[in-house]
Amino acid sequence: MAEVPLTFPYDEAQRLEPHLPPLSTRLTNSQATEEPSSLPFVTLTFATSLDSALSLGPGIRTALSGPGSKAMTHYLRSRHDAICVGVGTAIADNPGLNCRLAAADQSLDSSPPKGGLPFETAVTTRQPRPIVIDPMLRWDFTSASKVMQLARAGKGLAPYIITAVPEPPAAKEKLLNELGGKIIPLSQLPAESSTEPSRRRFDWRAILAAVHDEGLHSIMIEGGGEVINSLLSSDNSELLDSVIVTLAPTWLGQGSVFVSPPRKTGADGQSSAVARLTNTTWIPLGEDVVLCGKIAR
Ligand SMILES: NC(=O)C1=CN([C@@H]2O[C@H](COP(=O)(O)OP(=O)(O)OC[C@H]3O[C@@H](n4cnc5c(N)ncnc54)[C@H](OP(=O)(O)O)[C@@H]3O)[C@@H](O)[C@H]2O)C=CC1
Ligand SMILES: Nc1nc(O)c(N)c(N[C@@H]2O[C@H](COP(=O)(O)O)[C@@H](O)[C@H]2O)n1
Repeated sequence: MAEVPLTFPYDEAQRLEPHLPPLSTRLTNSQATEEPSSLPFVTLTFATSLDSALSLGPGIRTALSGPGSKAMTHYLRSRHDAICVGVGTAIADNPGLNCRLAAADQSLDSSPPKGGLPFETAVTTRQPRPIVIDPMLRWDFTSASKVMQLARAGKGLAPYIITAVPEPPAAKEKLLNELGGKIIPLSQLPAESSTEPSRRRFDWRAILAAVHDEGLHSIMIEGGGEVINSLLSSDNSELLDSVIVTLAPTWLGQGSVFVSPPRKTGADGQSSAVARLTNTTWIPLGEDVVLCGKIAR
């Protein structure tokens, strides 16, 4: 069934603005200047239940956002150069990772029209670049995957896949390249003695630097559980410029995928809160509420 076109009111978009990358950073690749050492503006954004769950289980796509907050997420997609998920999410959700806000003729930078409110926020035709973190190339995408279909139809962009596999299968690479996507090789962190080699991780700074090197100056990171928990950890939370969470009035229950970053323990062995948001804005949208803030430093 065709999806109802998503619209997001101008007034709500204005409330989000202090939590978003500056409009001037939204450049096309050809406009971007090379600053290899810089990182993109990073927004961590996801939807949770009242028990801090992202989905009913690791492989289960679960709708939490209502129509208003879903439109908000698509507005965020229109305001970032890139959109990132871990391979767990790519496999579980077969996501589109495009912006499906109803397009309008005006650009975001323009003033609201006089009269005729409610004005629905206009979007440009720019789409975010999907980035999938897939160190072992586990995502078995095909030309029928949703993100590929959207790219072929001109309704989204083909993904860039960040991987540690030195020689990706030629057929996978060809399919990606034909649609404008690519594979980006990246070195993993050295293995810790307790870590099995196949679970070696990328440093998030290296991931973000690789994204920036592609001319992508802002990125929204949507999930899933492992990605969110590692970014909220005390090792990585300084990389976050903005956090935007949709809270849905439901409990998913035990066995879900939860947002619960690793506990911070000081040198004295005392535990303290991992992270806290400051400069918060709470925006009710339908039955949900959207919480925006910055990680308190
Ligand atoms: N409610 C919401 O807003 C959202 C919900 N979700 C839900 O989340 C669930 C998926 O979460 P989860 O299973 O935790 O999977 P993730 O999407 O977080 O992907 C985890 C995998 O990504 C790779 N990865 C992540 N970070 C790194 C890193 N730093 N270095 C190297 N590899 C990395 C690893 O792959 P490997 O194992 O190959 O090493 C890891 O196992 C799904 O059910 C989905 O529906 C997802 C997004 C948003
Ligand atoms: N904002 C938000 N609310 C939910 O309820 C969700 N389940 C998600 N999931 C994220 O959105 C992706 C799906 O995107 P498409 O609609 O297919 O484009 C999914 O993969 C998660 O990243 N987000």
